[in-house]
Amino acid sequence: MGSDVRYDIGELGRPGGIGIRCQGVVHLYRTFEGHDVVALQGVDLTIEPGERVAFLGPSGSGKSTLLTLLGGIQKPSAGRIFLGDDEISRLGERSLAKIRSRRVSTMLQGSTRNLLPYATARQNIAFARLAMTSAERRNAVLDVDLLRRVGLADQVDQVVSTMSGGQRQRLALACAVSTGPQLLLADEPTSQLSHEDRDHVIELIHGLGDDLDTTIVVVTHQPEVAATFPRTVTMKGGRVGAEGRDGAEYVVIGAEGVVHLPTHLAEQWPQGTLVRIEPEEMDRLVVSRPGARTPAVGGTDTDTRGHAAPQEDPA
Ligand SMILES: Nc1ncnc2c1ncn2[C@@H]1O[C@H](COP(=O)(O)OP(=O)(O)OP(=O)(O)O)[C@@H](O)[C@H]1O
Repeated sequence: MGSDVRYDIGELGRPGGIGIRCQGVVHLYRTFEGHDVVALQGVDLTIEPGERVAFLGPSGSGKSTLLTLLGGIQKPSAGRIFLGDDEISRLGERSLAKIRSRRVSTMLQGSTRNLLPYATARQNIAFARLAMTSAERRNAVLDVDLLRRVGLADQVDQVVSTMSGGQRQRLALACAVSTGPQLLLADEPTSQLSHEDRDHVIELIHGLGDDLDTTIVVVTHQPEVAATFPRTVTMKGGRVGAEGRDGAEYVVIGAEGVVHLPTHLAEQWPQGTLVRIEPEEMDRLVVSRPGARTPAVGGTDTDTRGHAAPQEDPA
């Protein structure tokens, strides 16, 4: 599908993206056995209006949990979350429902969780737009035009349960943007799709984001998907561990100075390793194991970014 077709959601126009600010966000789940699972343990993160970010990280690192908190689906156990000027972590259910139905769209993992399986494509869009006023609905882009935009012109009256995985995911995306959200959140929108469908869905997400200026956050395990985003945020152990911006990778210093080593170094420097951290210059630190040779001042970047300094026998 060519991205030269601009999409305008009628009078809702181009709503523009909304910024996100997380301060010390903590989230606990209480299990059936009565234990607490700490899913997030102090997330500090700012996303600018209109930014596109991919959340990465190992299974269980808290990506999906963070997405549901940003979408107002769950409230954090502690900490603050702002969408624009609204502190959604403080809002009551009624206000959150309003935000969910109008300003933020969340595509949950698995397209069927976002769709009514026994309804048609057109009916699903109508359902997604239920919270809009009748005037807004009248002025919004026609459902058939929206479905054409996502390549489903021939599936307008087709029932979801008879659609392919790629078609369902494109319909879920159409439903998600049908209200002109300022923030689009998508949890693994391309998992279980063929490469062709994956590329199509990602192209559409970026294309619709261009059309609406929407802020976009996507959780993904797929490097090919992450590579299409100008910014990546890697979750580790319930915190933001690293960030990638325009191809450069950065470790993020967390609360109380916590630093996660990049994965390839974490294997060489396992948990419990004793290290010495010495400031070398204003913007450089040397991380070394006891007995490691202290690199000369002005050592390579490699030394200062946490790579193991050469091991030498102190004798
Ligand atoms: N409903 C729940 N009840 C109890 N624990 C939960 C619940 N949902 C998530 N968790 C736990 O919270 C932690 C974070 O889970 P989360 O699903 O946010 O991680 P994730 O990075 O999205 O993982 P994945 O990539 O596997 O989807 C994990 O330890 C998980 O087991």
